[in-house]
Amino acid sequence: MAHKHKVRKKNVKQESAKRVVPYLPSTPYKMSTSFSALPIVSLSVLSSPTAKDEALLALSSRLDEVFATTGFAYLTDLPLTFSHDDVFELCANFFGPSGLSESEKMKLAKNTFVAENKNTYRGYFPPQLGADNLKEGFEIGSPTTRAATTLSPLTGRKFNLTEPNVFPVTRPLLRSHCETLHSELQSLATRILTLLAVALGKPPSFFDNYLTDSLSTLRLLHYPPVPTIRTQKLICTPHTDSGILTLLHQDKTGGLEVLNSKGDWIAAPYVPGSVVVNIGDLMAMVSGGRWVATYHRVRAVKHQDPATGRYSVPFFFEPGLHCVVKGVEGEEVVYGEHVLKKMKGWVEFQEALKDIPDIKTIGRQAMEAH
Ligand SMILES: O=C(O)CCC(=O)C(=O)O
Ligand SMILES: [Fe+2]
Repeated sequence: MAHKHKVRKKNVKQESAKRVVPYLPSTPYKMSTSFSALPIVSLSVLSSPTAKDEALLALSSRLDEVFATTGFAYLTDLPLTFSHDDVFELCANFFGPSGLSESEKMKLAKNTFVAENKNTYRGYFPPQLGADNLKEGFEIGSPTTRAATTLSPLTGRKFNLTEPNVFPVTRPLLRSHCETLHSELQSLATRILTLLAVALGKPPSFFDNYLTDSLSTLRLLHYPPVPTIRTQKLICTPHTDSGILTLLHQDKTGGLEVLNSKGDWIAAPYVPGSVVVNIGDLMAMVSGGRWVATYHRVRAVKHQDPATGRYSVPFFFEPGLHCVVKGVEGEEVVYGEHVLKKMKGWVEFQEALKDIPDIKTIGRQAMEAH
């Protein structure tokens, strides 16, 4: 038994090394430290109209410290108008027992699943049944991002990363609530970015170019209960997030786990009133490896509610398609190029992207054309 456990951990480490390298030009990554629980960071100062510079500087240092060690933290005292229950009502409205029917969901499916649908990047993806995955999702982008006026050579013939959102016509409130939540999370991520800029010794506005036509994605996720005939242990495979940072609402089910430097998976259960924040690959690069994009996964838990399963709502903070993201060590990544490369590894897009041979060249053309 002990031997089996060891083998599993070894595999995880090999997989980490294999998966990180292809995405970015240089990989000064370190693993997170040997933490045994995620730190908790209060954001109360962000809601205080009388907050002093010292308090903001203290928060900046605290975020710097947690992103340099665990790469993950719980944020509490959030400047959001949405309660935890409000957020999960959106999931229940879409996926729950009185949510959308299968045919209503398929009307919103990306055209990799339903050829006659026009949406290529935003919208619904049906349950992914890979060995280590069992999830369906609904994704929206910013309601204010301008659609590209011409088809970008970067997104090519198959994907339009700036396309408008799709929503079920039968649930008008779902649209307005999702869009409001998207914009509140975008504002929160923007404030965190100003604090991170200061932590790097830069002016607070240093990352402002990320905000132009930002491609940030709000994803409502549903993990249906694992059917008893399946013996799978994971419902979301180990991965790092690709973008700048992620703000994750998770329900009370549990199952999220984060990898530490010893190769142990540390449980990150729901902490009341919190969202989980973590650093993505791009931010690890931007910081020259000072901050860590930590591997995480979701384990199937036995006590999932049989009617609903597990819900989570990650918000991926992302720059614009043509944004040139610069690292402190001089590396440059065109965001659209980076995201297409990452999409090649996402289970829902693998088939559609397999014949785009050289994303790097296409990405350079896009940068020059811009
Ligand atoms: O569902 C979760 O708790 C995590 C989801 C996640 O890591 C992701 O979608 O990138
Ligand atoms: Fe993730």
